[in-house]
Amino acid sequence: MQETRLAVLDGLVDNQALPEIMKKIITRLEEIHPEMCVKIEICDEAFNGNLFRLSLAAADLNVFSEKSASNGSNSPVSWSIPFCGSAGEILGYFHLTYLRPRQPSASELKLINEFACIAGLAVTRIHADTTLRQAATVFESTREGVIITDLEARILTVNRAYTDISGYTETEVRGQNPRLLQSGRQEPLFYQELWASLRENGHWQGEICNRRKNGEIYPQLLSISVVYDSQGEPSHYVGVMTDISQLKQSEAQLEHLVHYDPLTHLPNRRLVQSRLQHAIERAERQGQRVAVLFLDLDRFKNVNDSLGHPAGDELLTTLAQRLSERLREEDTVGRLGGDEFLIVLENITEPEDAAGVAQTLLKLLEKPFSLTTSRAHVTDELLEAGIKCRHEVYIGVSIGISLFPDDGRTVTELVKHADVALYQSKEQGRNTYRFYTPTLTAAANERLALEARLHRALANEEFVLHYQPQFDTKNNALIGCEALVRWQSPEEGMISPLRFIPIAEETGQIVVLGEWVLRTACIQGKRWLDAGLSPLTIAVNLSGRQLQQRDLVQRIALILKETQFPAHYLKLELTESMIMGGGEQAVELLHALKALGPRLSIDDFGTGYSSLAYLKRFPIDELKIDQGFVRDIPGDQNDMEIAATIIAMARNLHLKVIAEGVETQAQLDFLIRQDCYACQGYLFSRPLSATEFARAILKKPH
Ligand SMILES: Nc1nc2c(ncn2[C@@H]2O[C@H](COP(=O)(O)O[C@H]3[C@@H](O)[C@H](n4cnc5c(=O)[nH]c(N)nc54)O[C@@H]3COP(=O)(O)O)[C@@H](O)[C@H]2O)c(=O)[nH]1
Repeated sequence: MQETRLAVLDGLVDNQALPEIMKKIITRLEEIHPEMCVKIEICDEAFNGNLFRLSLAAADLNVFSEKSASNGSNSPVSWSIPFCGSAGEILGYFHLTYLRPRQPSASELKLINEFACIAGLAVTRIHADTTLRQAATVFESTREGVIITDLEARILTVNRAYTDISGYTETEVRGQNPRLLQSGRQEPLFYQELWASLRENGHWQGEICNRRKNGEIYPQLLSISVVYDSQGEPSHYVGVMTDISQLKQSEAQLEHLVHYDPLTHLPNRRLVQSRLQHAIERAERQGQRVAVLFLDLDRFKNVNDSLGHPAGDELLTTLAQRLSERLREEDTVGRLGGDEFLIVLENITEPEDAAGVAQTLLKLLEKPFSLTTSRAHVTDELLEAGIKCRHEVYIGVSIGISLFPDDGRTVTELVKHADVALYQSKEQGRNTYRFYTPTLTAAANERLALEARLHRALANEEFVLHYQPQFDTKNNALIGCEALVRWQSPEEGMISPLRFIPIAEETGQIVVLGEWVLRTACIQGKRWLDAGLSPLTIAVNLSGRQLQQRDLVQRIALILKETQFPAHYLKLELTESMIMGGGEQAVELLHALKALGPRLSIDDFGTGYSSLAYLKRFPIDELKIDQGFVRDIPGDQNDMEIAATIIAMARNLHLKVIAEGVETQAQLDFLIRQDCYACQGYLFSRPLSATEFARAILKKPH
């Protein structure tokens, strides 16, 4: 017996596996009783606390005698004797089978019980070892930092994760108080409550800001528990800490994504609307006003198209910065998307306060924006070398203003009405501001109605073309005309293209309308030729949307073929912003168009951001100086210089220049002095119907 006990103890000390130790017990027992066959079954619950249930895992531990358990008879010869742990729980069974049927004697039972005690001891020890080893593995491998202190809060041990999180090794912290991680961000009251909770509930959990060894402050989730000994007395504290700085960062990133515009980092539509809601509630309580300013950049698309999207983005971020710096702390500026911004002004007493801010904002934009561009304005060589240039851009802004409670009481109403006012401000010349009035709403509704009628107008053929002559400046000879579309609405009479072209552009109807204009102009030109009238070039406007058509060249070729109008009498007018941002594709498209035979002219020249050097890449014949630069000649020195420069530079590039919007003799005199090739404007003639044009212009000797 003593021998078996020692063998088992040796096995335990040597960390032998349980089956090996059990085998020693079986072998010994069978040596003492050769007619006995022994099997030891160990309950799975000895390892998981689930008593009286055997599991498959436990079966691996079952050890059988090598002797045969069959006695060749049908008599029952087997006994099962349980063995228990210190608390009386069953740990397993000794199954005994005699080779001949008989009952175990009292001495055998005593012996078996003694062996059972040894088996119980082995199972209990190995179970305890396993549990300890598992706990140690968990302690060391968990990603949570674990800290164990005594009741005086002196650190006894910490795990590896604690070191990873705090930067302190176990040697550095052993014997110290955990407050060595304190960041100083928590009030004394915080710690008082923590200790009170530990005393009362034996547990505390919460978020705390600590300081790592390298000084970095980080948020962590900390859970402290009191550990009780077998007598139920507190013996230790165990703290488990999780570094939640990543989580907090992700939370902050998510918050930013949900509420802020990623480009400008201004509040987005959602946040600005929520701030407006709060502003309304505050203003309601305090009897104040709130102003909503809806901002939209004038011709921002030109910047994008001409200088490229990165330059457009740079413009938006710089503008966002300027706006934020200029506004008061209590005001909010947000980006709604594209080039639209919304500003909420609080503590407004009079509408003039909002007008004052609007004026300041307009002034802010008087300073040019310096943008980086790698596209327009650089030569081929620079482009190839990937060299970027700075480019100064002036941009205007239109502002619509609505007031709480005057123009609306809800966020939706106020934003909508500011938008309506913005539209009005755009209509009235841009770079200005307008307050909302109910009549503006009527205008917005009217615009919607116009959009619907435009659809019908195309089907009902309510459009006609008018023709405005163009003259050679030197000898006053008629050189051509521009075809300008007119809408003869049965309800409204003649509607100006200034009203319907922008809507047609926005809705895409311009594609069908533009094709109709081209076909009609060609048909008319052919008719005049067939009538024997002197040949002249007819200029037709192409919109940006038309240029995006993949089969534009084929369509124009078909129209020329069908109408039999000679292509060299056709002039296509494109705006500079349409082509400047198009890169190689635009160059190819223009060459393909040019190959069909028409002349190509750049309309509204000077309003975009193109460079004449860059224009060399396009097969262009003519530049048309925008009427905005002609209007104030000779009063505006600046405009005169711009017009003169365009003419001089175009001459160097062998491009013809035509000036549009010539209304006075003084303007014409100036243009003649500058050697401008041709002119178009009310001074010569307004746009005329085809019949009038033939009668008054074509048949008149020049
Ligand atoms: N894509 C297309 N756009 C078109 C077409 N037809 C016209 N338009 C564009 O609509 C805008 C307004 O056009 P409209 O009212 O016809 O104005 C043109 C001229 O009437 C006007 N003009 C001409 N001379 C003078 C002048 O001496 N003073 C003055 N104040 N205005 C004058 O200028 C407009 C000419 O525009 P432009 O094309 O830039 O040469 C206008 O933007 C048209 O382009 C169309 O078929 N397709």
